[in-house]
Amino acid sequence: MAISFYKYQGTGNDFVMVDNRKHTFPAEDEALVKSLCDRRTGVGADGLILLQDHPDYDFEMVYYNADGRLGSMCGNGARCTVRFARQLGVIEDVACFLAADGEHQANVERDLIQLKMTDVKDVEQIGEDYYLNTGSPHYVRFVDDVEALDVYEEGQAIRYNERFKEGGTNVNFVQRLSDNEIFVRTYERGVEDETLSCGTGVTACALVASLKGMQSPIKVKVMGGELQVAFESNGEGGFKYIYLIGPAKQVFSGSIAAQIV
Ligand SMILES: N[C@@H](CCC[C@H](N)C(=O)O)C(=O)O
Repeated sequence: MAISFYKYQGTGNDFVMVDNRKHTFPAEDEALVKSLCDRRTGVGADGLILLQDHPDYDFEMVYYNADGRLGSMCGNGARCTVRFARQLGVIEDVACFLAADGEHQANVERDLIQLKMTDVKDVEQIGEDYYLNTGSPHYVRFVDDVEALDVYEEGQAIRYNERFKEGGTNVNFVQRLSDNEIFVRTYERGVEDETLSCGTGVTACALVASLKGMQSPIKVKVMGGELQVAFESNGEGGFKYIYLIGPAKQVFSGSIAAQIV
């Protein structure tokens, strides 16, 4: 069987995208998803996303991590799925869709996709670090020099900490660059390595930056480009009206045999 796919990327976070409106993709095949995401023997990606029909929404986004497992919310992947839906003619410039963490709205504005994230109820402080869920779980640590950091080593140490044994966490390292800009590097659960950008991670870091005195909107530099996060406090320690804004592009399309090594 040949699988038709599209490759998308949002600030360097890359995804195999499949139009699964006819439900032909064998999504239960974890090994297949993993092999398609493999950078040596497959297409190569940080995750795989299925775009599916849904009776109550413009579409449903189903996200798998590169390890083949069904994932939680993916902010960059969602922006790429909105662009994909636009290119398939499923939507025009506005979308209301379903993801793992619930309903999302999005707007397409030329090369930028503005995505509404789910509200964040609370932020837990752990020593000098923070832990919150922006659709996916994120640990956030502020550092003085994020470029000098070994994100793989330090990220893994936190990722596999006893505290996160149940389900694990993504790990973000943040440097404040100015009054309205931060630089974020992320170790991603399910990829088990640093990725060039993580949308839910960037969102988590911007919210934590506001607890440290920065104001919305916050510009976020990542290894793969630049994003922006806008939000409001809900007055009870959480956040509402959270928007993740940035580019999402199709890179190429193709087809690949399902039986790959
Ligand atoms: N890259 C994603 C986050 C993906 C989720 C993560 N790998 C997890 O398992 O939580 C993003 O852009 O948000």
